[in-house]
Amino acid sequence: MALYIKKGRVIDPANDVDRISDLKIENGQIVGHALALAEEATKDDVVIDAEGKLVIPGLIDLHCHLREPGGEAKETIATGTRAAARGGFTAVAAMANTTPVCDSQSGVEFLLKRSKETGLVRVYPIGAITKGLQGQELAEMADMASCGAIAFSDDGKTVARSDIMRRALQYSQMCERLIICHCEDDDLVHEGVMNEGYWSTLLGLKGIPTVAEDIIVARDIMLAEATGASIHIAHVSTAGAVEIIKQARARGVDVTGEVCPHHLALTDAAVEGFNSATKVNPPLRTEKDRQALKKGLRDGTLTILATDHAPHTTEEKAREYAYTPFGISGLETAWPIYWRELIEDKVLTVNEMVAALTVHPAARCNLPGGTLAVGAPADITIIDPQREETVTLDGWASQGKNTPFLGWKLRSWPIYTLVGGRIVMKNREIVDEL
Ligand SMILES: NC(=O)N[C@@H](CC(=O)O)C(=O)O
Ligand SMILES: [Zn+2]
Repeated sequence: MALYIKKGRVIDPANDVDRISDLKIENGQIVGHALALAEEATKDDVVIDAEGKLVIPGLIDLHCHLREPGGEAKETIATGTRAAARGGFTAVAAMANTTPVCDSQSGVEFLLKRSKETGLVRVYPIGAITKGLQGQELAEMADMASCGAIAFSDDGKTVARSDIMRRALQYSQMCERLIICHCEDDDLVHEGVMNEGYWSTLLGLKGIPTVAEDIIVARDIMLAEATGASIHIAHVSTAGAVEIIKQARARGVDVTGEVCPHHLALTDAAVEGFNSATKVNPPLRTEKDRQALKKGLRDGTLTILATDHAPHTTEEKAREYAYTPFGISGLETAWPIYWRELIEDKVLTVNEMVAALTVHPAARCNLPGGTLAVGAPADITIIDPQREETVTLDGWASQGKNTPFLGWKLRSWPIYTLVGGRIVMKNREIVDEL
């Protein structure tokens, strides 16, 4: 049996393809592209009509929190990967801040095994940089790399000690893996819960200054430069960080940066009303920062889009603003939010936006996928750019209902997700034959 995707606008930035074409999929692989190829389909084959739709490589998220093991009340690999499928993602990289922390070979092996058993999309483990995310002793980086960790990060926490970070960068080169930096100076964050500025003053909430991020971005870049290592800055949120990354890239430092949907769509003004779904790390910043992120994407300083999907329980998110945990459940609304902020606002072309969600993240971590080339695994997303939907929790797959976008009317939604040729989401609903 073959599967055909008929008459879609096929966009494959990795191969400079943007044309109306049919795709043929067999045995989990893309086996052909051509106009009218679907005419050869027999009645045993499946044909998806994609006229007026975008047919793109499956989205790849380099930053998400699946919470398993230890945080199953917030999310599991099963529910998190279903949220991914609903959002058009065919692969997600899972951060190490679970309980226990993913800081050893057994942690990586657990994640891979569990994902195989219960995951609906591909899951790539990210190993911790330091044991227990404690920032004192390096984790077993080489062991983790050898059994499948694609990168290293203490995300959720900054590696505070510069000597440890320097050593980690040296080891990362031997392991040929990227270090992903969560950049916040803990002493400057202190007990802050939102961006420091006009709104934190008005609302009487403790602020987190932008320099808390800038200072560690600068430090990590200097350490990467000194060691010759490659780094990736997670959830860039400040104008200062964009500028520092831009200068470093101009000098030839191997640094990339990612942007999250909420930092593009919202500012700290959204905290008015104390909606706990607006509490996130790093915090929502000012309009100036938001515009700087867009400019950084436009001029190529920032090349990757990631969700930082950080689900929490409804009970935790019902706490008072100061006490509720940081995090936004982002997988299911990422694409239409990016579309609104980057396409409708004319920041990127559709091809550029697709690249930032496919070929760029894949290339950065040497992952398979991110392309629609013949012979590639059939990880494919189909987008209906005309579809309008209001964000509700109907059909929401993530256990984390903590979204600040409830009630937003958004255009352009994923309508099919295929992983290895298998349809896992169809017409906005999960197809689950596990
Ligand atoms: N982004 C967040 O607000 N929270 C993340 C941690 C992180 O990515 O820093 C989490 O694990 O909850
Ligand atoms: Zn983080």
